[in-house]
Amino acid sequence: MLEIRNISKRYGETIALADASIEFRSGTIHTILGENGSGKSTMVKLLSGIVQPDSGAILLHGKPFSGTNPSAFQPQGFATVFQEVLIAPDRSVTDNILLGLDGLVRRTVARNERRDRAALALKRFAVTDVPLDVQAGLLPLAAQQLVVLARAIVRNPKILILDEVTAALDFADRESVFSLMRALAGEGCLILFITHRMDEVMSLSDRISILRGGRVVRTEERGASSPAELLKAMAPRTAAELAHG
Ligand SMILES: Nc1ncnc2c1ncn2[C@@H]1O[C@H](COP(=O)(O)OP(=O)(O)OP(=O)(O)O)[C@@H](O)[C@H]1O
Repeated sequence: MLEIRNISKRYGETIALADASIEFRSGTIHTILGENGSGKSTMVKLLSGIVQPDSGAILLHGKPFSGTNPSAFQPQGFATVFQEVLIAPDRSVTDNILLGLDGLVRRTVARNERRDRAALALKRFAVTDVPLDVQAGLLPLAAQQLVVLARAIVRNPKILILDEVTAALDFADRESVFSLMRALAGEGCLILFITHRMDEVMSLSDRISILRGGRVVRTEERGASSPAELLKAMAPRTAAELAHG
């Protein structure tokens, strides 16, 4: 359903993505695995309309898609949760969850209905109780991350991009987010999951792409390689050091 084809992106002298190609399938959890600086966040930003490629194409349902800003991607069913927790600190939790959906100033949906929609989105995965009427900036970071996740879920995304989102969460919420990911994939959603953690990769992924130095070194089904083989493909030097004690 979604494909990046021969995408390259430079920042000055730095090559962030080099001729990267991946086919993503609906109804799968597709993990992007790579060391720091391998290009994962650049790929996320590319698929959110925040950065533009220097060359190559994004294809959606087989057709070139040339959105040049986030507002072009959202109507196509893309929702991204970024590594940095992006919250409007002086707005309520409800406002934050519905941010951009119904307009903060000219609210078109009745207050109760807005609260219900926000509560429903949170209820799909949050184990921790998040109060809807408090200013989001007053919440602990983990709860803010749940709010940002709910903002993506409330949009019923067809393509959900999760960039290292579980690191700040406690165990119960993290497990619950994983269950939701599986459920959404079961409903046909494509989930792009960016993580460093091999245990999460092995337990959640349907397919795995490995980025190294901006290049896609391989894309494969989970189970095709052992964790040690994946580590070797992702970070050959680290893998060699581990092997030699
Ligand atoms: N705005 C920018 N200006 C200059 N260089 C950048 C910029 N953004 C990313 N880079 C560089 O591009 C390369 C790829 O970065 P990117 O953030 O995509 O990697 P990453 O795999 O997401 O890393 P991390 O896990 O640390 O977020 C790195 O060398 C990084 O320093």
